[in-house]
Amino acid sequence: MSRLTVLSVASEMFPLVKTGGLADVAGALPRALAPEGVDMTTLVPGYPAVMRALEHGGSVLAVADLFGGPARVLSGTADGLALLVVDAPHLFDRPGNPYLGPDGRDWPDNPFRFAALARVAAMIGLGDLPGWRPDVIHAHDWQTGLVAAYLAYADRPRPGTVITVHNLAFQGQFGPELLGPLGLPPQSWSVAGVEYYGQIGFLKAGLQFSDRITTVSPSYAAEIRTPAGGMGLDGLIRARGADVVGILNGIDDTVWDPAGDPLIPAPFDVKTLKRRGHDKAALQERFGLAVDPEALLYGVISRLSWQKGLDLLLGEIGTLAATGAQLVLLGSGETALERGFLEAAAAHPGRIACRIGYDEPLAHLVQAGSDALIVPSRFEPCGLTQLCALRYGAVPVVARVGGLADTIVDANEMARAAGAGTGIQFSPVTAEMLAGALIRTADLWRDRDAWTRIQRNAMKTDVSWRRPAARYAGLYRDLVAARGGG
Ligand SMILES: Nc1ncnc2c1ncn2[C@@H]1O[C@H](COP(=O)(O)OP(=O)(O)O[C@H]2O[C@H](CO)[C@@H](O)[C@H](O)[C@H]2O)[C@@H](O)[C@H]1O
Repeated sequence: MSRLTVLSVASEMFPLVKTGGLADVAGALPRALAPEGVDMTTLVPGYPAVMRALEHGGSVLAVADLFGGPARVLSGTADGLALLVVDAPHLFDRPGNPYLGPDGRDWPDNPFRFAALARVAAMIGLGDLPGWRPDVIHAHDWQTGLVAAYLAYADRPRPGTVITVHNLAFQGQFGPELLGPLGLPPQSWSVAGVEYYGQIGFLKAGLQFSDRITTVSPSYAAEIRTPAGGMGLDGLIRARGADVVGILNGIDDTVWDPAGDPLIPAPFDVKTLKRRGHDKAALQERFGLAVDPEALLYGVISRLSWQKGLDLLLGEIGTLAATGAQLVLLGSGETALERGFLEAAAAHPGRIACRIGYDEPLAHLVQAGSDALIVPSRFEPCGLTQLCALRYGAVPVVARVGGLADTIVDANEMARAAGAGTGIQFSPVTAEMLAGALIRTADLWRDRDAWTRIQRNAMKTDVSWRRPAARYAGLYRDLVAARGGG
């Protein structure tokens, strides 16, 4: 089988720039796909961090005016990843978060910044890069939604297009007056084009024009077809029928490898689970908790937002404490939640502690040292922290939604009788059901043999990219064949 070339287009990519799970996926896909016969190059904006990391970056295309200034496309590598970089200093040479200015608000020119990324992707797809044209362009989230629209209106042969929805909550909507300035033709102003409730919808455009739509779990793919989960886009998603599929995420099992993790004091595997106790003690010490091997220690690693349901956990801190458990939280986000968890920590010294911030190395210690990881999300397209938790034997306690429903097997009596069960699920996502799950988890913790069996099952779950990568490769090949190229 001949190799396929795919251009992935992403607004963030681990380890270069990361604000969330999208970066992890964009960073892991190229390596995961190589054994599947797919050569993936990733197009990213030339943020300062990307420009610093880029090696052998030579200019392969010049654009005289890319939304207000000159730009170049650089080809090179970073951390072994093949990159194309949009070097457009007037749009991307800004420090800090890729989306937000120093005042914490979206950069006002974000529509142009991400239209520029999409525009360059479309140019590459149309063959403007001498000697290289991808078979497929794979876009991610609203920031790259216009790729397929630019290609559709170009009226020239184009590659197949795929868009992956990592989070339907972020849709990228902007005023209709930007239609011309964004280089979209007048006829695109229609429901069959980029128009979405009187605005230009970047994600809407991606869903409308891409040949295939994927999202990051089968359950989320089903949820977004419904009015309850579709966030206004369910009608369009239903209309796309079988073009919409769910493919679960994996995690990079070389980065998240408890047996060889340099970021934890006592690496362990399923046969040396006892060593985990050292990691637990180190975590308790690091967070200033009582170093107590008998206390059930919960971890949370999360953005603090409505999606993640952590307000529910905050409301049930009393229940958690009453079971004798401890909690460490690593996260940042909404001020009210940050304040709430800091207050909870102050009210329960030695039992509850939090670190407000983003700390990748500390996330490894939380996974290795916690007995259980709580993920009470209201919706969760896939979720990556529970996959890491499975691998590290931190029993996931999760809401039964989206990818959390698909990746965790609830350790109810039937499952345990069958030797299955990798975590605890609760549904519906309410404070009351979360409280019930905390009590059920504490009961299980008292039965240490049962607990260890769940941990072992969890650690044996395949959370690697191998299966998902084969699915993506199959999708690309089917698409190329359907378009008459295979
Ligand atoms: N304070 C902190 N310190 C250190 N690390 C932290 C951290 N807060 C979060 N992280 C890390 O950031 C990543 C978050 O990924 P998730 O998939 O859990 O959620 P996110 O909502 O960002 O992603 C969206 O996209 C992904 C990818 O498709 C979907 O899995 C998900 O459901 C969807 O909401 C994880 O790797 C986690 O460890």
